[in-house]
Amino acid sequence: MQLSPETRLKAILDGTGAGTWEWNLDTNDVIFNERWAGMLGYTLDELAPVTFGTWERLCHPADLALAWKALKKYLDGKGPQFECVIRMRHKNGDWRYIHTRGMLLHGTHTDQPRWLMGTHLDVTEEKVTEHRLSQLAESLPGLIYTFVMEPDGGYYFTYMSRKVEDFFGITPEEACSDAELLFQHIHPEDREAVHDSIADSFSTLEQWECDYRVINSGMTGWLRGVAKPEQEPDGKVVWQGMVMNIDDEKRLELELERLSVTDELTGLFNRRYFLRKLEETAAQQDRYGGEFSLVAVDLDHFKAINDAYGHPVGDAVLKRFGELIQRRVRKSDVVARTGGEEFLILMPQTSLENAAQVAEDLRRAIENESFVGDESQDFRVTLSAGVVSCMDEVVTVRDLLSICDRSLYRAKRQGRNRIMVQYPLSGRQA
Ligand SMILES: Nc1nc2c(ncn2[C@@H]2O[C@H](COP(=O)(O)OP(=O)(O)OP(=O)(O)O)[C@@H](O)[C@H]2O)c(=O)[nH]1
Repeated sequence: MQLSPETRLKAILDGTGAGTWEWNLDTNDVIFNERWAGMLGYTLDELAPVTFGTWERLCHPADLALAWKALKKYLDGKGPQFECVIRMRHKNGDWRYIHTRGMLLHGTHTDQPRWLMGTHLDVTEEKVTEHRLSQLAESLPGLIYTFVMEPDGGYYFTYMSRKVEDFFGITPEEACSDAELLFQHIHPEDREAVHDSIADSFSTLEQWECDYRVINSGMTGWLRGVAKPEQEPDGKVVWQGMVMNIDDEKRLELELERLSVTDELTGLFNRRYFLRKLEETAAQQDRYGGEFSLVAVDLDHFKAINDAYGHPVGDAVLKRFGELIQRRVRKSDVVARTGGEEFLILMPQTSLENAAQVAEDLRRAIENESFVGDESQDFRVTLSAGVVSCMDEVVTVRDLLSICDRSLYRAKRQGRNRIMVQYPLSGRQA
């Protein structure tokens, strides 16, 4: 069966549910179809006489300017068609969102009338859904976005919720017009890792997850991004994702990490951390050469101090001694309380002589320090220490510690309040 073009056009329009309008720009005459009126709850007869004013009267006054602006843009040749979404009053009093599209139909002669013709589609449901989604996006604690990467590596955002202003200090419009504006806010030390993880997710199509720091108004914060990639038929990958602020989590994580390596009483490192650092230093020396030294310190007759003045006074001595060490070492040195009144100092890139000097300074410092007991009696504290240095010798960390301990106990045996130096180490080991 051969259908006429008119029948086919009518069937198509009926199928889309579109209302049609025609407007003569020269005479202001208008023609609307029945569906155009039905969309707003009327019949054409009810609206008769139908004029250009009928449309104006039904439009939301605040949206008229928008429609005129869109029309001017089209007539000025700045768009392929006239297009806008405006609100129109339904017979029942509701405002409906109407998507209006139109094109100018020119005759072949300049004296022929100019007709602007187009369609009306009711997009109220879409608008309401869009509004709900954007409300939802604003109420989420995180930022949601859509990110696209082309097969040639080019990337951009097609959607960004308002939260981007809080997290990155830029507007969604700025982020969508230039993704680089957002990436520039990522901490320089984390930027490469973020790009690498995106490239990974692009090639594996596995979920993208990344913790990174961001700098916003001079403040550094921690963010966590999670996004699910999906490959399109043309090869580009689209991620729908969310970014959350994880400052509290990171603070807690760093605090737990700090606590797990710290001696609570003195604030110095604990044995576990010290041994880790010692292993690292020994491995580096093994590989690159150089020298490092180790000092083992033990306060003399500490039990007697506790017995005479009480445990809290003993604690105060340990704390004070921790401060005295801290003042005499370099930032790169590692100081730990490894037992009750035992301390270890690791000094990378330090000769035996220099380490022995530090130990001797410390011995004198504690000797000259006056401590006060609970009944205001003054008392003195001394220390014994063993010093060892490791240069070319390959010894295990365990052996190094026990050599250092042996020196310390020699100092104890020889009367305390002294430093014993062990050099050179003997007995190379694999
Ligand atoms: N106040 C206090 N005392 C502690 C702490 N940890 C261990 N001690 C005490 O330190 C004392 C160590 O005593 P010893 O190992 O006998 O050594 P010392 O009395 O210092 O004798 P020498 O090391 O041989 O000079 C013990 O009495 C422990 O109870 C602590 O955190 N605070």
